[in-house]
Amino acid sequence: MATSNVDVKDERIAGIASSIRVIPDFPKPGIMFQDVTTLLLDPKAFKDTIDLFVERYRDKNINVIAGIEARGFIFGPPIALAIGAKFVPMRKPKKLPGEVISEEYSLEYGTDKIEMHVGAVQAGERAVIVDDLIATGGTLNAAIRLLVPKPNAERVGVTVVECACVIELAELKLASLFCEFGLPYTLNITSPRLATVSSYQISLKDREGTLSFGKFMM
Ligand SMILES: O=P(O)(O)OC[C@H]1O[C@H](OP(=O)(O)OP(=O)(O)O)[C@H](O)[C@@H]1O
Ligand SMILES: Nc1ncnc2[nH]cnc12
Repeated sequence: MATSNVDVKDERIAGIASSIRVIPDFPKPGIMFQDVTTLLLDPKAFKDTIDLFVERYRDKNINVIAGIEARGFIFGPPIALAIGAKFVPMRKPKKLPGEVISEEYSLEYGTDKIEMHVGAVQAGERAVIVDDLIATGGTLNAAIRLLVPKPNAERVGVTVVECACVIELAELKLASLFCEFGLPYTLNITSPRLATVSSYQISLKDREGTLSFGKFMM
């Protein structure tokens, strides 16, 4: 069951959606590439995008904005600054100089890995993960696994309050969210739409329990 506590008729959404360019067959045939560089060329659309997330996350006691390389580095930092949270980069392999933890994942067009510095987050902190786009959900899944360790792991865990993305690809159905987390959990998504500002709520009821992943349409 999807939950909504935001105004789905927000007039800013249409402007944001129309500012995103779609390029067919990039980076390979069959991919409809959602190009946010055109959103960045439109200061109102860019500001509206940041504002929507800031309005959602301010006053929610969020300590950590975790941004996923590369495009989560565009949207994450302004949100972090506006709500007074730290920004934690989740980077592609071999980019971070300190000790890292890693998680692998599959992409719509390949496989990859993301890494986070050990010590970047502290036990009990509350995090929002930011990226430009959710397609299969594999990247966000890996990001969640970086922040929420498996039972008995030696590293600290934080609460992932939500994952926030500017764009959702409707047709991919977020299949990968059903696997790999090491916990039984359910995924609740309704009416996904292309190029909407969306965020996803995750609640880990307990370590042996249910991870629910419900979408908030803005
Ligand atoms: O939901 P998923 O199927 O995991 O796909 C979504 C991810 O794919 C894109 O990044 P990409 O890996 O292309 O990296 P880039 O931003 O460095 O180009 C996008 O920015 C997301 O991070
Ligand atoms: N269709 C798409 N457009 C832009 N980024 C993506 N990442 C995965 N799929 C994508």
